[in-house]
Amino acid sequence: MELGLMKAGRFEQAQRQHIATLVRLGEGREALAGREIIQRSWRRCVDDYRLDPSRPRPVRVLTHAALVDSREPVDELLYVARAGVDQLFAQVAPMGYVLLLTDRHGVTVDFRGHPDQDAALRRAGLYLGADWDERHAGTCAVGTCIHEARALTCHQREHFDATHIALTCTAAPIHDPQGRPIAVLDISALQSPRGLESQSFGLPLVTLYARMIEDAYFLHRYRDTTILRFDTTRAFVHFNGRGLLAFDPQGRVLAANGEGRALIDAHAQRTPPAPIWVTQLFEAELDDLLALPRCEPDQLRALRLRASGEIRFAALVEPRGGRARRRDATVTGTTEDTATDIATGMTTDAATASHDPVAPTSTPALDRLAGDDPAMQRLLGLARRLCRQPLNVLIRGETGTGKEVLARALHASGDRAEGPFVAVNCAAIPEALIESELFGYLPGAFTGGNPKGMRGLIAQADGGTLFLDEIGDMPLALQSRLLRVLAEQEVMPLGAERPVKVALRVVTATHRDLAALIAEGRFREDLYYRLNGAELVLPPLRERADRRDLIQRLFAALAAEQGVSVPLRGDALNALLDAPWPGNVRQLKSALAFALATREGERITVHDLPEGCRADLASVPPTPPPSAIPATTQVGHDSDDASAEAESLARALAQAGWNVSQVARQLGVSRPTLYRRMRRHGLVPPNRREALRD
Ligand SMILES: Nc1ncnc2c1ncn2[C@@H]1O[C@H](COP(=O)(O)OP(=O)(O)OP(=O)(O)O)[C@@H](O)[C@H]1O
Repeated sequence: MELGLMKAGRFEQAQRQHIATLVRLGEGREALAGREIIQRSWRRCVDDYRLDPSRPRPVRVLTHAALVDSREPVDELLYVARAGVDQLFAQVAPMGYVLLLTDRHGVTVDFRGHPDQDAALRRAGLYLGADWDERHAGTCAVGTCIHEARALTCHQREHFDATHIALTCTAAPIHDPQGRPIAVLDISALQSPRGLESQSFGLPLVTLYARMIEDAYFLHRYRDTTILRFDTTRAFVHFNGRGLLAFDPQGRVLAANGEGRALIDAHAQRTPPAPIWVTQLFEAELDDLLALPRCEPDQLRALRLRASGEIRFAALVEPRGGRARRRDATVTGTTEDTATDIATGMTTDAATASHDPVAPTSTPALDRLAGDDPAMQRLLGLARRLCRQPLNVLIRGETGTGKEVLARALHASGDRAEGPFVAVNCAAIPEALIESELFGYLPGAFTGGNPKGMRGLIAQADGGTLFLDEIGDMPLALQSRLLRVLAEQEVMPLGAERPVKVALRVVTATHRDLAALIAEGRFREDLYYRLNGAELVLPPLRERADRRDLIQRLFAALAAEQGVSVPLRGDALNALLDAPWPGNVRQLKSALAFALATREGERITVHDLPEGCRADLASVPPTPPPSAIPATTQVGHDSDDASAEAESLARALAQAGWNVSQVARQLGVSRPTLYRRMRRHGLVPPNRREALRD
């Protein structure tokens, strides 16, 4: 008798038996039986997740809003997977199966089912938004596949929760080009014959489609990079070669699928993390590989593997539009986008270039900015959708929350990424110079200027992104000129008679309340609307749920920069998690750098941290959110205090050779804040004084 076809009474009896078995198991009165992979999962359900088998629970289904959030990070995969999902469903639907594609946490983000079974499928949790995480759904194909990192069938009473014992489900993991699990493909049926062997067709079928989707995603992500495709069979290489290796123009491997990864693992004892070169894997020169498309008669060659001496047939998938795109052209010299390699586990922006208007964006630069913080994930989802739209973006957030980092990531993920990224801090340039710096000037436009004239920063950003930080500090007169640049897409250098055409995206940032500045007549409303094509609001560090992840990532990066390997002890991590962080990520970064530089032992303890960042000692109140910051924040010192501050500031600057970044670090304030204070006290760096005299 098929479980799903049982009369209701018989089904309830089967559920009671199942529950009794699990209860005895939990009490140690029954030994585990059955397949090992299922036994391990039941153990986890009882011992680790403390699931109560006597209280069967239907699967959790996410709200629509939460589902939208879950789909965002896998948008691009869903787009690429669609054809594979439809094909697989067409094959299994006649046998009564439905299809689920879940994210890496088990949330169903795509679904194919039979409309006439809608209600029954919903009840069974076979539906969009259903969350099959093993920790609350118990043993099931999707959740256990994620936990065990392998494909499996979970058949009827192998499910832990009695709600699901009628189902039969088969799931296989899908990995991203860096080998990280990204999704799970599953087929499930409400009814099936009793024996597990009835499902033997499912595992190879779902595994095959999972691999096809994985490879399609790989080829899509690295479509602007050279890819070596290889297989043991000559006839399969071009259309279904199992191995994929993406490599940069120097031959450094950037990404590999499962088969490619197996080659890397077999490669002679590499000490991670070390770059892997494609020529270390195959007996061939880079030029030979690049010449594969010209090989007669079928554009492939037999190559010997260096590790095993075995033969593989190899062909090349050439980058779309020719050579891979260069991604690091920024006037201000960002290091965000330099390609790293597969061995370090970092993604490369070579994969992000896209001209396809319908494809969702591929945005490693954005992906790197946050961990599991809902507000940040929402923001990055929006940023991913915006980065290729021709909209100006306004970024708001307290000082040090990463506004410039986000602006750079937007640029690196957009279709102007090959163009320059020009960052201008409106608070850092003395008011008298902003105009000439931004708009440029012709030779002889004014005395003291460069006799050859100067190309302004706006013109330098042509074809790329102009990032105007601290836009609230832009003098009113220049706001009108900027408005004209945005409206006409042209710039008029000082002394010029004709404007120069420019094509650029403008990203602005501020920690100030622009609405209040508008109300006070200090910021033009029409400019505000021009700049604010879309608004991204960065949460302060103290509110971010991914602080632990961020601390560990920043710490690892700083330690790697210094070439040291020092652990961060739990007490230090806890203190950092609890700190109020008025200076946000910048302050966190300086605290970690300080601890690394001044540590007394071989590990970082709470005693190595600067006192100001420890919650127990910190007395600085957190910076209020931007909307609460009154526009008059910067005035209001009495004159004695002001002259004392001016004096000590001038001394600190002189001692540091007018290195503003260094003094900002010393004082624990951001550079723009320091510039504002300097401006307030009339402190001008020596290299600017000459120009100011005119
Ligand atoms: N997500 C992040 N990952 C790593 N580092 C970050 C991140 N966000 C910010 N930082 C670091 O924190 C510091 C401050 O970032 P950034 O300059 O972008 O902040 P900001 O909001 O523009 O600051 P300000 O308001 O002072 O201009 C920088 O050193 C930056 O590298």
